[in-house]
Amino acid sequence: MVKAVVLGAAGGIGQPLALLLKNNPLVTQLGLYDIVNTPGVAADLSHISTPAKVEGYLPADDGLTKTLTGAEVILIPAGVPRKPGMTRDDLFKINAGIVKDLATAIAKTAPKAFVLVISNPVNSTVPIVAEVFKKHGVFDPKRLFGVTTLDVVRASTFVSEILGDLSLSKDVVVPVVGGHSGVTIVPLLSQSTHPLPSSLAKTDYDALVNRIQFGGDEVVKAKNGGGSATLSMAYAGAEFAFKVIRALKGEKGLVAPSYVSLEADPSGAAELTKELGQELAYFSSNIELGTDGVAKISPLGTLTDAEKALVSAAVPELAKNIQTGINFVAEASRL
Ligand SMILES: NC(=O)C1=CN([C@@H]2O[C@H](COP(=O)(O)OP(=O)(O)OC[C@H]3O[C@@H](n4cnc5c(N)ncnc54)[C@H](O)[C@@H]3O)[C@@H](O)[C@H]2O)C=CC1
Ligand SMILES: O=C([O-])CC(=O)C(=O)O
Repeated sequence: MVKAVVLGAAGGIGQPLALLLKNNPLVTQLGLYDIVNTPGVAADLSHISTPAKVEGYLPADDGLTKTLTGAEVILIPAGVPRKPGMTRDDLFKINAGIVKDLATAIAKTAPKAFVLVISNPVNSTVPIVAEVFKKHGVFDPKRLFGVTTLDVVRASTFVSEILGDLSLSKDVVVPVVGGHSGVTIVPLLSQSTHPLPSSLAKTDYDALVNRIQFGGDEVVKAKNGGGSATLSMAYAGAEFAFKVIRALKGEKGLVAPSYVSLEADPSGAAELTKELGQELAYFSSNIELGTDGVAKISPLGTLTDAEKALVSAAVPELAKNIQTGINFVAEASRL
């Protein structure tokens, strides 16, 4: 029995994500919440012949509390997406407040749930959720995840394209570490399960790294004002959520990169800090999942000089993004 919840369920990501969750027999209850349209989305999904019982709520009549009651896994894609010319940080002004309010409701109603944050900028929204939970005395660093899976999915796809066989993409695994925006996205291509051709020119390697780092911009540009990645994000969010659900049901050895608080595994964090050359409160690295959430944070391992340079560029930007999230909650508390 698993109750999964989507906050922002009527949106571009929320709807296909809810569909994929409804399609998974491990999910037995599906709670959908949005400020618009959730009853319709829920009624539609509820006709699908899979086990999950679907309920959709709006803010009226304490709908958020009803949605969150009994939730074990909560996915948050609520908030505004980018338009061409915007960075993910440009979304902060609106999304920070949305995420803070949703986190406050989770802290009160479902403090033990696994919380998977999709709303951008993830590098800052995850610290916002953590700070809110700390204020309510319910922060468990093992249960909070920033969803960076889309970067991993893109890396698998683009590497398979270079290898000339898209059918490989389901098996290609490339750790993508750091955070989720621009230079903070660091693909460790030297650790790909399927090595790149040794003949790959440096310019082609650089172009591949750039495409993984700025894959989101490619979609924003193609949608031309219609938003950002939704379908690929729903796929990626569901992939990660299913791993979390399988882990909480007791399956061992499940590993995926995710942007987490380094408090979740102090000994793993110590090794990572040595590799990074600086302390960071949050970082995305390969995470081993367990019944309680983060079981282990893996170190980066052996890096090429090019990868070391990418990590060095990511660290100061991440430090800034993390502080922005922490400051937001501190300032909001002073008001
Ligand atoms: N982590 C990642 O890899 C990715 C993150 N994103 C981010 O996901 C977020 C959502 O993107 P889309 O689904 O395309 O946007 P969208 O605008 O299509 O959907 C967002 C939904 O959130 C709802 N919403 C707004 N305020 C809310 C509140 N207070 N409570 C509940 N729901 C609320 C809206 O009504 C809307 O239905 C954006 O911030 C986007 O940047 C997008 C792609 C990838
Ligand atoms: O680019 C965006 O704004 C949405 C996103 O995070 C992605 O597609 O990776």
